[in-house]
Formats: sequence, structure tokens, C-alpha cells
Amino acid sequence: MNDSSFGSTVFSKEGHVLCHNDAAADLLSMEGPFTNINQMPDDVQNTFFKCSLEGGADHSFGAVRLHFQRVEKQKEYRVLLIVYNDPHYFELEQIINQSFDEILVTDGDGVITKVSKKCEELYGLSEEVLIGQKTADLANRHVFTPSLTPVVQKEKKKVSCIQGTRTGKRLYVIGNPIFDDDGEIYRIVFNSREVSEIEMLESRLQQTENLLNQYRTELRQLRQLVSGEKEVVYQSNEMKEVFQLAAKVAPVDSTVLIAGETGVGKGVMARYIHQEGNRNNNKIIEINCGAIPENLIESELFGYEKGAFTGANKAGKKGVIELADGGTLFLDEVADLSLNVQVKLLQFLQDSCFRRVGGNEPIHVNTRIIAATNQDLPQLVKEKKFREDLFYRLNVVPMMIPPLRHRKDDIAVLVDHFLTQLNLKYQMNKRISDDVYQYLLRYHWPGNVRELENLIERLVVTCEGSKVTIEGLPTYLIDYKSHIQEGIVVKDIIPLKQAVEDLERQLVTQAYLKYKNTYKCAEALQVNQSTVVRKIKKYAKHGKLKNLLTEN
Ligand SMILES: Nc1ncnc2c1ncn2[C@@H]1O[C@H](COP(=O)(O)OP(=O)(O)OP(=O)(O)O)[C@@H](O)[C@H]1O
Repeated sequence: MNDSSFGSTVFSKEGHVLCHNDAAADLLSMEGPFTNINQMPDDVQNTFFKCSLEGGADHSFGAVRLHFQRVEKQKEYRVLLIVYNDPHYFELEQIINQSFDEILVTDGDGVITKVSKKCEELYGLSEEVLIGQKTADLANRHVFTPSLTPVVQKEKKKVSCIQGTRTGKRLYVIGNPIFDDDGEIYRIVFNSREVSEIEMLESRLQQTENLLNQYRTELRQLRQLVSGEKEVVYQSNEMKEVFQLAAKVAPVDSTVLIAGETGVGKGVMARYIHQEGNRNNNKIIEINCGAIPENLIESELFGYEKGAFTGANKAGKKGVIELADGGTLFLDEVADLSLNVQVKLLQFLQDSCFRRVGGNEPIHVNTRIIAATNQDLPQLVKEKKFREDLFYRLNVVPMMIPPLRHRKDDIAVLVDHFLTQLNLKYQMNKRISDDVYQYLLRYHWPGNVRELENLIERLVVTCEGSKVTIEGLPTYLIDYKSHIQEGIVVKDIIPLKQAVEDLERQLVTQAYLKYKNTYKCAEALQVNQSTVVRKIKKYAKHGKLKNLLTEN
């Protein structure tokens, strides 16, 4: 006890000094040996009595700190006084004891030099009992097993394990070596935490993450509502494939030609590609080539020099190709461009440079082009209404967005998405009944996603109550269902296989007679174009189809 740099005194509960070391007398500036608490200053005595009542007390005495601790000894108790002359040590002691983890420190040989108060809870042994013991002996006595000390000593780095304790707890323990100047282990610090606590923290973390995701979604929806920016949702395998392609083309500068019926989401896709690409710090400019009069579209695209034509801005004007420099230009309805403008666009795509209307100077820009059309461009090329060379230039990466009726798996997610947005927008909480979903799934959606979006808005706004039911549906949706159900009239009983083939042949032949184009047939029959080609081959061996194909 006399070797310690701390002052230590042990009292009986009545205040008799049972023993003390020299440092205690030194630090308290008292003549030793002292025999009773009443020989000490009043404030020290008061702290002693406070400790007796409460089990522990701290006190500052001049430059030193006193720490009283009540130690239960069978039927009586004793009070231990520890005097620190180093306030930092006292502070460290407090920090260790406040730590959420149990902290146990050994020397390089595994002899415990320090433990935090939590040890009693985890191992069922007090600080006084544990200090001075070897972790290997404690492991042998199953106070905790296995001992991590030999592993840290061997590995000489941070290691961890799961320990069991004699109190029946499971601990996650991390052992960290501390080295002296010679690179030898001088201390090992172990941090232990109950596994159930970790599991509880994990589950809390999970709950917090879920909440965070929910807030993120709400924030994104609110942002979209405020900025008008639209989110893209899809579920079908068809759209998954389209988006995989979009993810591949987004980071490169290749020109993309997006084909698809009106309202399928070609504009949405163009914005998605721009947003996911490297140009998203710059803007995407969208222009509907079909909505601008033919005599204006050239100057709109390429700009004009001052005095280029009567009525022009005196200073001249930049066109959208120039304005989108560094970003993306989305040419919607590209098939509507006149042949003259097509030539100029082709030149730009080849050289990345153009001349303004009325200008001679070539202007170089770095603008990515994404084009879209709902027309059959190869057919327009055949009819010489669209330049073949421009078609190939635009069609570097072709992308086809299927009509909604060919990807019915998207309908439910789109409905939910629009419903959430509209509920947010109109501060409502409307839901859609299951039978309404069935009608929505059956319908053929000629106006595609746009039509669906508009219908949902109409239903949300006009339906009474919190649920949209079939009574609120427009009659064309209800009638469409009955049309499908009535379908084909059976007059006679024939083998099913033969009936199916007959019907298939008739439908394929009629469709091909009408459209003379496999893509249009596929659309009318609501199957893939490859299926139409296969069926035509199958049924063309004889009959009308054979004649038709030989005529062509
Ligand atoms: N996958 C989707 N997720 C969410 N909204 C979509 C999706 N696809 C389309 N929409 C919505 O449908 C509407 C029509 O989309 P968009 O204007 O992009 O179609 P489009 O094919 O470019 O039509 P058009 O041929 O008439 O120009 C828009 O309001 C768009 O936000």
C-alpha cells in the first residue's frame, strides 16, 4: 500500500482508521499516522458521512481530489478513501466509469490494473476483487471465457470475440494492445458490451434507417411537387430491360433514339438519361419539333445572326443546340422535322458544329442529342419522308419503350405513385378499391401512362369519400371489359387445338392484310413483333398469307 502514488485509507463504518499509507497523509497535509475521521478537516468528515449514507462521494480538497467508496464486508462495511493528486487521473476515472462499454485494462502479462464499475454487473465481481488478478486465472474459474488476452499477445493487434460470463451474459469483447517505446505490449484495453445490447442497438438502427427512408421518400415527393420534377416508377421486366439500357448509355455521349407511342414516357426517359449521365450539372433543353412552325424551327434549333430575316431580334439569337452546350438537347417528335432542317441536323451530328441562320462562322458546341418519335421512322425512311443517313445517325442507340398494355405489371405501381402524388398535392388520403384495379389492368390504354395519370387525377378529384370505387369509373373502361368478355362467339364444337390455330391464322392474316407491317401487326395483336414474324412464317405456307407475301 505504501508504494502507491495515491493516498489510500480504510475506515471502519464508525470512522476509525483501520490503515492508511504515507501518501494519504502527505496528500491531505496531515501528520500521520491518524486514527479517526474526526482528526480530519470538517469538509472531509462531511464527505465521509455522505459516502456512508449514499455508498460513494467525491470532494475537492485544495489541489487534490478525494474519492470515498463504501465497500460491503459481510455484515458490516468499510469506507475506502482514495486521494488523487492528479486531477486528470480523477477525470479519466470518471470517464471510464461513465462509459457505456465495460472497460478492463491489464498489463502486458494479463494482470488486471483497472476495471470500470460495470464489471460487477457483467462478471458478478467487484473492482477490488478483480484488480491484481490474471485474466487467465479468471478464465479458468469461468468468470469469463474464453480469455482474449493470449490472442492479443500473440497477434499484437486489435482482436475481438464473443465471451460467456459466469453470470450467464454473452459479451462482444474487443481487445486493443498498447505498446511501449520498445514495441512490447505495455497494456491491453478490453471493451465489452452485452450482445443483447448490440442486437437492441441494431434493431433501433434499423428502425431509424426505415424512418430515414420514409422521410427521404416524403422529401423527394415534396421536392418533386414543388419543382415539378417527375419521378420514374416501373416494375415490369420490359421496363427493367429498358432502364438497364438507359443506365448503360447515360454515362456516354452516344445519341439515343427513343421510340414509343404517345404518353409512354419518352420524355421521362430522356430526362432520366441526362440526369444519370455526366452532363447533369448542365441543363437538358427539350424542344417539340412538331409543335414549332416549319419556318421557325431552323432558327429555333440553330439560332440566327443579327438581321437574318425581317422581324428577327436585332442582336441575333442563340438556338437551343447552342444553349444546351455541355448538356443535352431532347428533340421530341423528331420525325416532324422538314427535310431541309434534317440536312442541317445531320451535319451537326457529324461535325459537332453548325452555322446560325444568316451566319457564316461555324460554331462548335458539345451538346448531346437525344431524339424521340412515336412514328415508324424506318417506314418514313422508306417513304422518303425522313433521311436515311439522319436516321442511322440518330439511331446509334435505339430504345423502344413498350406501350402500357404490353407491360401491365407497371400499372399497379404507377397507380400507387400517382395516387401518392395527388394525395400530397390535394392534401387528401384517397385509396383505390381492388375491383377498380382490375378494370385498370384490363384496359388497353391507348394514351399510355399519360392517360392513366390523367384518369387517376380525375378519379381522385371527382370521387366522393375516401375510396375510389367502380361507380366513379368512366363508362368506356367498364365497356372495354364487357367487350373483352363477350369476345368470340362459338357456334360449333371443334377440337380446341384446331380452333385456336384457325383463330390465330385468321387474326394474323387479317392484321397483315391491314397493316402490311409486322410492327403494326404486333401492336394491334398486342404481342411482340418477333411473335408476329414467327406466326406469319407458320401460316404463310398456304392460303392468303402466302399470296400476300409473294405479292410483296
Ligand atoms: N415510368 C413512369 N413513371 C412515372 N411517370 C411516368 C412514367 N412514364 C411516364 N410518366 C408520366 O406520363 C406522362 C407522359 O410521359 P412523357 O411526356 O414522358 O411521354 P412521351 O412518350 O414523351 O409522350 P409524347 O409522345 O406525347 O411526347 C408524364 O406526365 C410522365 O411524368
